[in-house]
Amino acid sequence: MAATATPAAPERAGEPAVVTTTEPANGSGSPSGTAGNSDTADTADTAGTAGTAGTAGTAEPLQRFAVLGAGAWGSTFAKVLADAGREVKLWARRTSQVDRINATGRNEEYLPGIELGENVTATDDLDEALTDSQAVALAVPSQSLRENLTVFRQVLPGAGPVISLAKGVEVGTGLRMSELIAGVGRIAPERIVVLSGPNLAAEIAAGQPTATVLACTDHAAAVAVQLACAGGYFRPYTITDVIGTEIAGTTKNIIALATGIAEGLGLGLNTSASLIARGLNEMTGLGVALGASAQTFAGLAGLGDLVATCSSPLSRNRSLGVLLGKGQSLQQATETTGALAEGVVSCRSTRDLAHRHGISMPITEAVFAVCHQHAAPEQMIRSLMDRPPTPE
Ligand SMILES: NC(=O)C1=CN([C@@H]2O[C@H](COP(=O)(O)OP(=O)(O)OC[C@H]3O[C@@H](n4cnc5c(N)ncnc54)[C@H](O)[C@@H]3O)[C@@H](O)[C@H]2O)C=CC1
Ligand SMILES: O=C(CO)COP(=O)(O)O
Repeated sequence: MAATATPAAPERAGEPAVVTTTEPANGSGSPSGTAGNSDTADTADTAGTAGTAGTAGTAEPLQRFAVLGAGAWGSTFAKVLADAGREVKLWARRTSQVDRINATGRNEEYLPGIELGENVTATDDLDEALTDSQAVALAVPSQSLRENLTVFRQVLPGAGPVISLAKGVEVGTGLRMSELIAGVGRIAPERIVVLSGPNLAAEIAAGQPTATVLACTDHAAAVAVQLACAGGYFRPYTITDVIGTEIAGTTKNIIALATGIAEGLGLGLNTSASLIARGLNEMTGLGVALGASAQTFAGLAGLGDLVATCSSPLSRNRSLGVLLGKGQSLQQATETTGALAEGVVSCRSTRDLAHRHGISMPITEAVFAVCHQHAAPEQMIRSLMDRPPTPE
């Protein structure tokens, strides 16, 4: 299905409407929103080798994309781009997986039964994936992004958007993905576009409509990606709050673990809704302390993704939480699902960030205790209900 790119209005009232792609790229996009803590990211110079967003004067949408990482989300985003009429090289580590994708047009391991589209070609050769690409999407898990970037950075193009798809904060450093991409990947912050929202891969791959946000300090770079990936079932909005978008995408996974645990304990929707609402409160508190806008948390990247992830049986975080709530150990539950649940590591890195910034995150603390301190799931509920009364 070739969908026509239809630029969406900005997510927030008050942001400029998107009417053109000919607007010049803001080569001086402030790095302050994305590169804080870059002293711990890597000592590499982020600006010197980076080039600009490469969107200046681009009348046509970006056409040639590389997607690095062929799991559920990378493959789905490749399909979204292909359905929007783009050409996509999908990079995977395993030659056997590449061969299967190219032979069948499907990635059965991660997206059973889904046709990726004629415009998607898989490769295990990074150079081949990136040759002539005008934009790159990074779709490897958050905790392996650093290791991958040390290789990717040798071949990443010197211009054009770099789209960050992973949801997480690095354990140990507390760095957001855009900070890693800037510091380790040596990409200028104004080229980094963070995509996040209520985006369960299996639903999107099946063509079910969803909205998302593209966050970038350089509005023109976000618009360029928006024009390239918008289609009949995928509606991206642009915003400039990179910090809020990334913190929301990371922390909603922790709250999804909590709602899953509650469900596993046999608790109902009052408990779940309470965790979602109070979860949103603590997500917002951390984001604002780090420099984000509270509004972002009320939008697609915050409330939108939180509701989707906490409610859907497709969510790997929620599903793992259900098994924990039923009494499985973290190891048993991880083996049972066999899937990536970023919240398990993110509750550690988020908790560290919260401690560092003096922010109270009781649900995150309680989930951390269940995942990493052998606390019983009932203890999660008790620790939250026994807290001293406070104003909302
Ligand atoms: N699946 C979903 O619905 C969505 C996922 N995300 C985020 O996208 C990121 C990727 O998730 P998925 O694609 O769903 O995970 P996945 O588990 O389906 O796929 C991960 C991919 O990365 C590869 N990989 C794993 N370790 C690697 C390493 N050390 N080096 C290179 N490649 C490695 C795997 O082989 C696989 O191809 C995560 O941060 C996730 O939170 C975001 C939105 C939706
Ligand atoms: O990020 C997601 C939906 O937006 C995917 O959530 P899970 O990782 O819990 O499956």
